[in-house]
Amino acid sequence: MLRWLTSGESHGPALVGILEGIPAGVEVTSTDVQAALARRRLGYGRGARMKFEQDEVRILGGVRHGLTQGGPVAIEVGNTEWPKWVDVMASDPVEDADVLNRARNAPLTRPRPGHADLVGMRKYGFDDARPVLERASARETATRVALGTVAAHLLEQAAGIRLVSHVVGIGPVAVPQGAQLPTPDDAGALDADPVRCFDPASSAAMVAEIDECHKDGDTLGGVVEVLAYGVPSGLGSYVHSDRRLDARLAGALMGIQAIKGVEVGDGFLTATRRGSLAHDEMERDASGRIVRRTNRAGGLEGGMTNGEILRVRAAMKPISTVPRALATVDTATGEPAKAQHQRSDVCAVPPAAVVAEAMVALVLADALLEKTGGDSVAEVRRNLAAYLEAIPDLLA
Ligand SMILES: Cc1cc2nc3c(=O)[nH]c(=O)nc-3n(C[C@H](O)[C@H](O)[C@H](O)COP(=O)(O)O)c2cc1C
Ligand SMILES: C=C(O[C@@H]1CC(C(=O)O)=C[C@@H](OP(=O)(O)O)[C@H]1O)C(=O)O
Repeated sequence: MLRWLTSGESHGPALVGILEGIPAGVEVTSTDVQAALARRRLGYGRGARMKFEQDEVRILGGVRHGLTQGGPVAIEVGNTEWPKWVDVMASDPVEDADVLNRARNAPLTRPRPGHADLVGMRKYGFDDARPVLERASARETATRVALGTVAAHLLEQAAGIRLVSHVVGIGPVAVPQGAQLPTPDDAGALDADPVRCFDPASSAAMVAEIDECHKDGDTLGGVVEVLAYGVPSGLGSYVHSDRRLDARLAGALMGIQAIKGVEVGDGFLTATRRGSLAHDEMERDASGRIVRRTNRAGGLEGGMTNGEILRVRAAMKPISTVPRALATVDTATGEPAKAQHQRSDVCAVPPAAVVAEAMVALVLADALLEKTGGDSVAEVRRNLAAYLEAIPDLLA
């Protein structure tokens, strides 16, 4: 079983992630993690913060000489902006009245519609939205990407599974149905695209839409897709609801800030089709393997991978810190007010794709280990090979 936890605030000194249950022998370095975090910072439409803030990666435990050791992997993602926030985010009490009275320490009492501010204040008993937004912030997704890097390395090294993510919609602009899917070998091209989109015409239209929205003081959401290639048949299970891989993937994707919908394969489109045009017919290929004529199911049937490309999508709502500030109520005075806004991303759909890829990597790595067991990469590999070899020819 693979477990993970993250800790840390948006403007704190660092975030920390712990991944427990990773076998020994996964090759991974802090440079690999840093590279994944750099991909999460990309994307046209992100705010000023992405330009001046840097992620500082330190692997604190579980990896020795570039190999996991079988113990929990702990990764720290330091925040180079911390010196500006030392007082506001100090973990120990701040006694100095002058420090407490600084503008940055002023309570935030104009909650943003769409963010966690108001309900977080009610629920945790704060009269200031600061502690709420600090933990609700998607800055935390940096740790998920760090841990997802280790999971992705396990998947590739133990099972030959490789992932790629891309943007298929921003606001009203959508990649046409049936457009060519990227493969993991296209990751470099996707990194180079301003919005992580594989379709050049859609990419240009998305950039134009972001520009338009920025001019209007508004924000945008969109849709991301994660693809996993080389996934063996039989990860997940139909035997109980919480073992279904589709449910676990949906939960992990919905756990990303601002994700409001998940589709498996053709998802909602499938619901509009007749059964004869909704499912993936089977046939034997020249080598005798059972293959599908289509992959509308996105590689999942009965809560299990079926050997086709795994394909899941997540829909992100528009950023809630809208520059042309939305109506709210000042919780200090009870008066109508404009929601707090200092700066914000206009659109964070491209980084959300990278985060979604990390979440899928974590869920798939968990499902792989559940199927194979194994305390080392070599053992996972052996066990997977033995399982696949034992599948009778007529079922393969
Ligand atoms: C990569 C990423 C970047 C985000 N950037 C911002 C941002 O700059 N401003 C903002 O208000 N929300 C941003 N969000 C969304 C908020 O974190 C999210 O809306 C908030 O935590 C409330 O959670 P909910 O939308 O799931 O209800 C971002 C989300 C992601 C995934
Ligand atoms: C810092 C990151 O994203 C942040 C996520 C976020 C939010 O409310 O979710 C709000 C913004 O932070 P701030 O309000 O300080 O400008 C984003 O920059 C990051 O992704 O590393």
